[in-house]
Amino acid sequence: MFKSLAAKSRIVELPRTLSITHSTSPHHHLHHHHHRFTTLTSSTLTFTLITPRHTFHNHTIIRSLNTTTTTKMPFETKSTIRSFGGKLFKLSHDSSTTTTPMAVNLYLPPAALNTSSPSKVPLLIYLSGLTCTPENCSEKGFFQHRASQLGLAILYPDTSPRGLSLPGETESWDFGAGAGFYVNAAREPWSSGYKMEEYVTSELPSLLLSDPEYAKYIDGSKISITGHSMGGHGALTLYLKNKGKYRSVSAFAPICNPSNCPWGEKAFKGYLGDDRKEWAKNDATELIKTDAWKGEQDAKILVDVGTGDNFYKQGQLLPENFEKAVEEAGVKGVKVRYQEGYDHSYYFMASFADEHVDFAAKHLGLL
Ligand SMILES: N[C@@H](CCC(=O)N[C@@H](CS)C(=O)NCC(=O)O)C(=O)O
Repeated sequence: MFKSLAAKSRIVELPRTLSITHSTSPHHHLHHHHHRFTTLTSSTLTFTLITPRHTFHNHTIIRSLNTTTTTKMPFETKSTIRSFGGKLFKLSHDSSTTTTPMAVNLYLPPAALNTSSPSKVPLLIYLSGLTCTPENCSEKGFFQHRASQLGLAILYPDTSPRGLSLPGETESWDFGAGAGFYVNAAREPWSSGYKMEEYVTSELPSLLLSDPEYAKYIDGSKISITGHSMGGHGALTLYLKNKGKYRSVSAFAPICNPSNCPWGEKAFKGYLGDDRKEWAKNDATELIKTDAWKGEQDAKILVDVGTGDNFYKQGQLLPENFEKAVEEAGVKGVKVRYQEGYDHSYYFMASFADEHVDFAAKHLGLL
């Protein structure tokens, strides 16, 4: 009962049959085996429940209930760095989705900061590629340049949980740590914390938009999303899976059809299992063909790919498959551009960062 409650709801009502105790000692329990701990995060309290596992004389035995009456932890600010007239905040917070501490960078433009009463600005979420942390793009993607001028905040999440110590987690650069692929893993052991889709679409924005320090700067009704490579796949799929949640999407060298490229096949097999129908639900080229998007006349999608990109040449990105699917589905408002001679690096991204920020800004009402 509580397990499904935990899975479906963040607002937890304590059943009347439960008594609350601050004891965390298991020693007064009648039985110690088969305990199942479920951590639920409400807007103000974190409860640790032990769910009933046995019935005795037709009565459910509820062995104990422990509560930790911690209020929801706000972001911890690790450092503050001036950038293009605004500030980049390196933040850390505990995530109940990944079950780990998570690092995230937030850029606030002067429009948010430089007034006596802070004004709320729209937000662009940037999803990074394989091997990346929040640092790579905030240091050398140059998104802050145009975001500063237009008054746009940028959120740079990490690419996976860190420190779960799962077997093989840090063995390869294209799977596990640094390579969460923005899906909710369904396969053990990854399903324990590799829930980057839920983290990025739900937990992280909801924490930010209720944070005592940072919520006052962000207009949570105006969010767009962008990303690079694996993060381009993340941006496209999260946009397509959540129609209306983001105002627009753009991507640099995105993995457009992960079900048919080596990176995607490895990741989807590992995180999702062998059922290709599950893969399709996380594949931009498949999602654009679904009923939600078929015939859409104003999709608000911009993609840039460099023709000198080795991963493009090796068939990891497959933008042509995405273009073909867009065409077949009769979707309008998708622009895929091939940038002559550009590679996969930040020289490419920095060259077009202004244009991608402009694209988002236009759909966020800033231009
Ligand atoms: N480590 C990989 C390359 C992975 C890679 O290019 N990652 C991109 C994202 S897909 C990146 O941003 N790397 C970090 C950086 O360049 O700062 C290799 O050796 O081929």
